[in-house]
Amino acid sequence: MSAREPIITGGGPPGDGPGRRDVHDDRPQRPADAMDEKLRPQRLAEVIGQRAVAERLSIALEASRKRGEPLPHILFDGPPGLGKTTFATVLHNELGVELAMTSGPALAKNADILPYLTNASAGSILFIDEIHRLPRVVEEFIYPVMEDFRVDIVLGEGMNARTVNLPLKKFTIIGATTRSGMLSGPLRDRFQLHEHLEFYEVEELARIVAINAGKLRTTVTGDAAQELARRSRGTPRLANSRLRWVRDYAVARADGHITRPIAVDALDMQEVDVEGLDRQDRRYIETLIRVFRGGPTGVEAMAATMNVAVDTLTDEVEPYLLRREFIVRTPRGRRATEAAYLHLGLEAPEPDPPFDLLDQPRLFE
Ligand SMILES: Nc1ncnc2c1ncn2[C@@H]1O[C@H](COP(=O)(O)OP(=O)(O)OP(=O)(O)O)[C@@H](O)[C@H]1O
Ligand SMILES: [Mg+2]
Repeated sequence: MSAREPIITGGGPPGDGPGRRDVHDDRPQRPADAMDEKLRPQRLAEVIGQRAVAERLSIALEASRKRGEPLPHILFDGPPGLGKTTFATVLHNELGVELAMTSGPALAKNADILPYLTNASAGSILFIDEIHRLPRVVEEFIYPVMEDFRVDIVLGEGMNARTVNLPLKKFTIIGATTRSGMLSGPLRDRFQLHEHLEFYEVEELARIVAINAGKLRTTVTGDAAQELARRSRGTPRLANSRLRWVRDYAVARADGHITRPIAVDALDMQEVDVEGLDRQDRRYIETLIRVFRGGPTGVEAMAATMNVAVDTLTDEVEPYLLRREFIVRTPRGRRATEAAYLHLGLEAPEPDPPFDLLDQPRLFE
């Protein structure tokens, strides 16, 4: 296998080796997106935005090269589509080391992860996606790996059981999670670098759109790239998928060149609004305002009413709505802000009177 070729595992049928999926895991899995691969930056210099993260990683890379040691263990967290897998791939390309990929749900027991550990070559990278879904036993099994590059294997059973220490090559574990809050303290502490990825600025997304238009062999005007960027919820993966849709629209309805009016028509047709919100985002805000009178309400009640998984709301829908301040989180639940009412063309209600006013005895009763 070439050093540059990631081993992508985790999608095979049950029982087909180390990367098999947990058969008890019936949550829908994200489809492997070939387009993600095609549009992924390969080197650190090609990564747009996330400057502070990229700078810290370049220091880690340089130190690792100079000392001839593996990278420190790195944890990436942040909402979907912001570049966690991209950064792992970039680090592997920069160092020219092997990369193995698996994910938390695919590692149901110690035996599932063991081959990854024993096969890891010196300096290589093991990428564990959705690491917050790693079962506790497997998590504890990798503590000594992350600290001392050894595994403790129990051989035999009962009275005859004995523990054997198996030394491993020195390699790097890169974890990715959309839910860093769900990670246990001991696991989090074993990552030397913690990198949080934030939503991208419009200018950054516009640059990504312009570059990826080239890779998709289409042309886009500057203001069309801006419009696409504004409507991509701060997320490169969405910018990519919206760009693909607009490209197809431009081919079908015009000469293939993406201008701003074409981008606007295509995104309107897809029901992506001027703020980049899609149907599901607007349904969330509408439910919060119409059913729960603007909140506060718990996410479980929202999920049940909308008939979607709680995780979908917390991981995919809410982070951007929070970031744009369409909703706020309070100790009593989610609440719609004035901006949310205005976005739906509704009049915002008068703010609640402060509690102490409510508690005053009424004078004229
Ligand atoms: N900093 C960046 N610069 C340029 N393009 C980027 C950047 N980050 C992400 N992208 C683009 O967005 C796509 C999705 O990114 P990526 O797969 O790394 O997201 P992720 O954080 O791993 O998401 P998930 O949580 O869903 O696994 C990439 O294929 C790439 O085209
Ligand atoms: Mg990913």
